[in-house]
Amino acid sequence: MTEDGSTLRDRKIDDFFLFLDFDGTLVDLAPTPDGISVPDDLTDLLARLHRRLDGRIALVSGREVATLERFLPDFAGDLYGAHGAESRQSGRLTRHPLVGSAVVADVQAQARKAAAAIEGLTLETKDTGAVIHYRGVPHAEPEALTAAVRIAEAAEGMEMHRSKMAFEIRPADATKAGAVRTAMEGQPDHIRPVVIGDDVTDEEAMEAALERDGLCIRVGDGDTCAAYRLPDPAAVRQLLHGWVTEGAV
Ligand SMILES: O=P(O)(O)OC[C@H]1O[C@H](O[C@H]2O[C@H](CO)[C@@H](O)[C@H](O)[C@H]2O)[C@H](O)[C@@H](O)[C@@H]1O
Repeated sequence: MTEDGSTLRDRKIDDFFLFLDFDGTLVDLAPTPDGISVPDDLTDLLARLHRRLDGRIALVSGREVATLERFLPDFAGDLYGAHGAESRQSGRLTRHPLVGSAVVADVQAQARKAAAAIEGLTLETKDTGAVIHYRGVPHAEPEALTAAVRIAEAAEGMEMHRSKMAFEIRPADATKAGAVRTAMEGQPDHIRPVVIGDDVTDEEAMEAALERDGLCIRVGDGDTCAAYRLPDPAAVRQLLHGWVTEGAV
């Protein structure tokens, strides 16, 4: 139930600015970063929401903007990638100053070495850093953590962050909270940020949304500042479908 006693499904979405996480929120988690499958009807659902909300819909993800564009090439809203270290606003790409730096190159080289040293770890590089995934070898979590902390400590301006069965080394000042605040700048007071996400990095976005009377929904388990919870991405898509169908004119 929502604060006014209605269900989430019954909310009127006219004053929403929707901020949607990608992995674990719109699409199911998979064994590897490239192993996800994007539901056939997701593109259409997001396009309908984009029209319905006059463009007030953004993806706020740990994925790079280019990766989001690969998975959802027709998405017309703004994209905040690499946990806020990149953005595509009104088609204009902005990237963190550390992109292309020796610091990032060194992080990638060190992470590559660390991942190669432990069988079953998966390395994902981004132009903003690197991710060491241990989903395939959960017992290797402590060694992967030690390596990720060591790499981050040696990299000026970078930090280690935990995500689901992965450790990411990325720019310290990039956050999803920053992405939400940037997107909400200049929006009229009655526009309400709505954040839906499944991971710790989404909690930062939710806290930023709550500064503006936001509505937050946590997907799956885990501690949260969100007032509402949905079990999985299928339930998120069902909610979004209900919202856009109810609002259709
Ligand atoms: O902010 P998100 O859109 O949720 O992205 C967070 C990270 O998602 C990806 O990793 C996660 O999903 C993988 C595919 O399902 C899974 O194999 C992995 O265990 C998860 O951590 C992505 O690979 C990362 O780059 C994102 O930061």
